[in-house]
Amino acid sequence: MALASGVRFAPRALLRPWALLRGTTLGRTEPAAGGGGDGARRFGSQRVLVEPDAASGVAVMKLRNPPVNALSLELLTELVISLEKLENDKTFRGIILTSDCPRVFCAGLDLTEICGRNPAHCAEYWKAMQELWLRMYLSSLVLVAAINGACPAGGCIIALSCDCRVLADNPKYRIGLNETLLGIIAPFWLKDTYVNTIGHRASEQALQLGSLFPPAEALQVGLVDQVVPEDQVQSTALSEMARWLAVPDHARQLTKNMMRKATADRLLRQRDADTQNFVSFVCRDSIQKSLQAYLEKLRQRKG
Ligand SMILES: CCCCCCCCCCCC/C=C/CC(=O)SCCNC(=O)CCNC(=O)[C@H](O)C(C)(C)COP(=O)(O)OP(=O)(O)OC[C@H]1O[C@@H](n2cnc3c(N)ncnc32)[C@H](O)[C@@H]1OP(=O)(O)O
Repeated sequence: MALASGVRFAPRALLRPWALLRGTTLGRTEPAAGGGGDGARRFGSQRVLVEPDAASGVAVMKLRNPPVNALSLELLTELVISLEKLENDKTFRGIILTSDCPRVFCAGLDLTEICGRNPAHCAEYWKAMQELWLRMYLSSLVLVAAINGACPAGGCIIALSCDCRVLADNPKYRIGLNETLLGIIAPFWLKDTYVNTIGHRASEQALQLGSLFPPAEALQVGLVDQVVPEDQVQSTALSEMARWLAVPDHARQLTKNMMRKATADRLLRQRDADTQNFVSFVCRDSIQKSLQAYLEKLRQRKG
């Protein structure tokens, strides 16, 4: 998205996301329940529901990839497209990101995308993950995460890519990077995002231990900005949004860029190497076995 200064803010898509979406409903608009004018029309896709409010310049973007909003290739792609659509529409200045699935904000990477898949698929998947992170982290819009459910691993990264996080006060809604407990390693740009948010020492501990923080601890360590009763998450996210939108866009955007560009540039400089590392790591027999065992444990835990 172009800034007033001419600086290009978010990187252009290196993916060709449209190809994935043939036959889906992306781009369709429909009236919101009880809505009337343009400002109340929904748009979105199968897995991302967008409720735009033109009057306030704020859109609510809901993840709806049941049961747990795992970041499938399709969900990643649809998120990038919905974000780009809002960024290109000058009506919008902010997005509230939340979940349409009960009790889960986002379960992180869809492990079925990297378990038992060939290297080419894993590479395509990881590039889509990089793309979403880059776009969210550098978005010129204000992004507020209204975290209304569990938020592990990749879910936490989605939330940390936002400017502000409001978490529902429910002990089951834990947030953090638990990769080590799955026998995998957070790549450097996830680690950098963590460090930028909670500092080096806290990240060092939390990353090695694979800590998932319940709400009070997440607030204390600085992973989230507010913890509120579940029925107040949306209204609090809107109040936070108002606070951020009270600042002139150009000053806020340039400041955001100043704070985040070096971290994003680090990935941009070594995107291919990062993809190769990811693919060779997750395709190892030992890692595939760990992932399979973990998925099996998740499936058996049910009921
Ligand atoms: C030395 C060289 C180094 C080089 C380094 C290179 C880099 C290496 C890179 C490694 C990758 C790093 C990045 C990783 C980030 C991730 O995101 S990994 C994913 C981690 N996610 C999790 O651990 C969450 C797992 N899920 C849960 O804990 C729970 O499901 C939940 C708390 C989110 C929700 O609980 P509940 O409501 O009780 O639902 P469940 O019954 O558990 O699940 C329902 C259903 O969903 C399936 N499922 C859950 N999570 C996932 C997932 N992440 N992926 C795919 N599927 C998932 C679960 O199996 C159930 O399925 P069935 O209905 O039984 O079929």
